[in-house]
Amino acid sequence: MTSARFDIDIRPITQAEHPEWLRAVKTGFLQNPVISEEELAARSERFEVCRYLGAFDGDRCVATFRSFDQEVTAVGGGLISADAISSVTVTATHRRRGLLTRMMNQDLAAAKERGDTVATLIAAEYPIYGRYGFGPATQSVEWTVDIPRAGLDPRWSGPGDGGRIDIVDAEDVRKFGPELHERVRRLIPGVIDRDDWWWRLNTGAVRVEPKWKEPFYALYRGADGEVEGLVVYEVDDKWGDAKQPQDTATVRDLIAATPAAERALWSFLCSIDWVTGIKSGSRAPDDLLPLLLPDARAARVTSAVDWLWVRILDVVRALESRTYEGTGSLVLEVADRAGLTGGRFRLETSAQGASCTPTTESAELTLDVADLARLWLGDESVVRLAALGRVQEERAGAALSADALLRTSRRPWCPDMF
Ligand SMILES: CC(=O)SCCNC(=O)CCNC(=O)[C@H](O)C(C)(C)COP(=O)(O)OP(=O)(O)OC[C@H]1O[C@@H](n2cnc3c(N)ncnc32)[C@H](O)[C@@H]1OP(=O)(O)O
Repeated sequence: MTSARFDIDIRPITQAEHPEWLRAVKTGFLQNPVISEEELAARSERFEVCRYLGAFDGDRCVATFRSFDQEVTAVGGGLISADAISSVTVTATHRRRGLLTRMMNQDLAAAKERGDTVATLIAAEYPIYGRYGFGPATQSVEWTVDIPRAGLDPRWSGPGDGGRIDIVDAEDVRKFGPELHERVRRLIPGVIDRDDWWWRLNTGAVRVEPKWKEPFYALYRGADGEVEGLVVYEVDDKWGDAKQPQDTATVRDLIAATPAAERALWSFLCSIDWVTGIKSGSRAPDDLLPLLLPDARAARVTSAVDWLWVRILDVVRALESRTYEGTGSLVLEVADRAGLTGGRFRLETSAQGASCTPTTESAELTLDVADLARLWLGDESVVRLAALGRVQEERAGAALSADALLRTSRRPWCPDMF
């Protein structure tokens, strides 16, 4: 018989409960609930670095929640402390009794107390997290490229800028990837840090999936020999009826510290003999890829979705920790029904930096903390949110002047899943 909802105990799990907790995660995500020894060993390595909550009905874990320390890049390259949330599940037998709300409230309160500036997550479904003050702060776009239609020069034989591309093995990626990523992440708002476990997991040294397919890895080195780009891709092995190769290369990762490296790696992928299609994987909406092709229509958008969701836990720190392309000021009234942050603030921006201070002056814009999260990394337009009735203009023209401060010339991007 099902217990009454107030009987369900939510608490941090012990390591001995980790296998039962993992089984509950798999059940919630409708995956094979049996955990292999290999997966358990791999996930146990992370036990100390994560915070786990479990809801227990008797001995059975019926809801799961995990968070860990993360750094997310703000506009301008600052590394911001985030409470990254993942593995959120409530078993179907116990849904809609408030278990998610209880776990979320507990975790966000702890993150606030620790002093994290934001919380982050990647939402399985759009309608779940807005009620907790999260808003989508980056978008993810995937393209499929029809190479024969792209108008590329079939004689391409490598970057013409003094740089070179080399196919390497997983060990080289573990050697050069982390340092490259450290450079890249300071350049792009929305990028999150990758630890050693991430690199081992994504190069097959640690395995949580039953089947691992070794991909191809290639590094771009600039004229001075420095590693400036990495692409990881897999290729299917398809042939047409008339003995024509019809392979598709699917990108798992493509990061570059310079535009030259980025252009060279896309050109390389689009020129591999036998490859007639490219699946770009998750990219920023303003990725260079389509416009690198003489016929940009050869790149078709096959997915365009919200990606990194942000919950601002400290308005002052969040707004002061990013840079602004414009100089000006703005008085914002931020509503936060959970009472974690919010209030009225005066934001002043200039090339020297930004200040955000509580004020009693009249507000120029009123908005919810979830909508401030949409604006934080510069991806959303205040004018658009005002047209939707989500942002209220208390002074005519304030939305337009806010856009001049908050928006950015390139769009944020979070390449990773967590
Ligand atoms: C970061 C990540 O890990 S994303 C992965 C999220 N997990 C999944 O999608 C796995 C499958 N789904 C589930 O496990 C559960 O349905 C959850 C975790 C999404 C929700 O858990 P529940 O315990 O049922 O949520 P809870 O009862 O606390 O609901 C809180 C509110 O959210 C609403 N809600 C919950 N899930 C959804 C949903 N999928 N879509 C729309 N609204 C939802 C509830 O109706 C409720 O609304 P109210 O406050 O207006 O009454």
